[in-house]
Amino acid sequence: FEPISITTGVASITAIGISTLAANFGSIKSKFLESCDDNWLKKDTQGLKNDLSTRLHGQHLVIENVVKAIQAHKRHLPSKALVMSFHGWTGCGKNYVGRFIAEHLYHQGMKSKFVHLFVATHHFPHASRIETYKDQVRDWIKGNITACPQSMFIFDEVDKMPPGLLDIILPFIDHHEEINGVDYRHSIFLFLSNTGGNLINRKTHEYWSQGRKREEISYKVMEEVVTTGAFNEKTSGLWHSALIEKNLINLFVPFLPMETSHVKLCIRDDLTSKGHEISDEIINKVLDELHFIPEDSKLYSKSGCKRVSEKVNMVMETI
Ligand SMILES: Nc1ncnc2c1ncn2[C@@H]1O[C@H](COP(=O)(O)OP(=O)(O)OP(=O)(O)O)[C@@H](O)[C@H]1O
Repeated sequence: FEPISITTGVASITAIGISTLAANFGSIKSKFLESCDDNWLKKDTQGLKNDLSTRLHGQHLVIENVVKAIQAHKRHLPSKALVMSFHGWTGCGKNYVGRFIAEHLYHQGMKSKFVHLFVATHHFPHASRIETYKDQVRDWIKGNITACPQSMFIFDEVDKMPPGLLDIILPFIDHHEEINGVDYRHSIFLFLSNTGGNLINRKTHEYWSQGRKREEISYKVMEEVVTTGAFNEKTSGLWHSALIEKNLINLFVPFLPMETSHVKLCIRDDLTSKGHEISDEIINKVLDELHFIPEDSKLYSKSGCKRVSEKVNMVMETI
């Protein structure tokens, strides 16, 4: 008996030892190597709200709606993937907001291996290769969501994508519990484009001309403006897209053009982040470097806040 029991004892102690070791190794590995678990994923929607409220200027519709959509998606068992389409002129904050979302949902932010950025002119430059791109995008999405259901995909410059390419993601964002054993409902898709930007600007300017505050512009009014543009502008990337027809985009997010007062705030932020002093003289010098339109009122910055950082550097060089 004895030798057997000793052997069994040793074997079970060894087995326990190995499984404990494996568990410890697993948890140590998960602490140091990014994994799809609570060590690396977060749901900091309050932090997102705070950051957007203090650091995103002039975009009341974005702050209200984006945070709500993410909260709802994260709080309940979602019925489908969250799909948000960001629209607006250059430099109004579309990528900036994408970055904040990443920072508050992933400890590694944009560097997370669960956050995937596709830039149309870089990843999909040739319209003639659309069939290859479709296969690649399908495989990327499938592979990445299989590895981590909470993956986020950002498609930038959607208006420069070959028309029809985005429709490939249709089955992944529809109301399916799973497809071939993979649950796509926890993922997030962001589409970024300038589509509808001119229409958004025109509507914003209309309010200004009537002496109304831009904060009075309701989401309902702008949603209609944006969906009309997205569906009808031939170069929208979403032109007559099944994603719109089938109502698979949860939220259209309008980014309004940036006024001088908003650009001033961007200049202040940039000076602060670089440790420079802030003075009206410096702010005005930077403003002088930027272009404002339309010709008569000079209300809106032509490049939003996009060139602020570069212009601050130039002005600080000359001081
Ligand atoms: N609304 C804003 N509030 C504060 N800063 C902003 C805002 N919009 C833009 N910025 C600043 O300008 C930079 C460039 O903006 P961003 O890349 O988000 O523009 P975009 O809307 O994505 O433009 P594009 O259509 O050209 O890609 C940001 O990194 C940020 O520093």
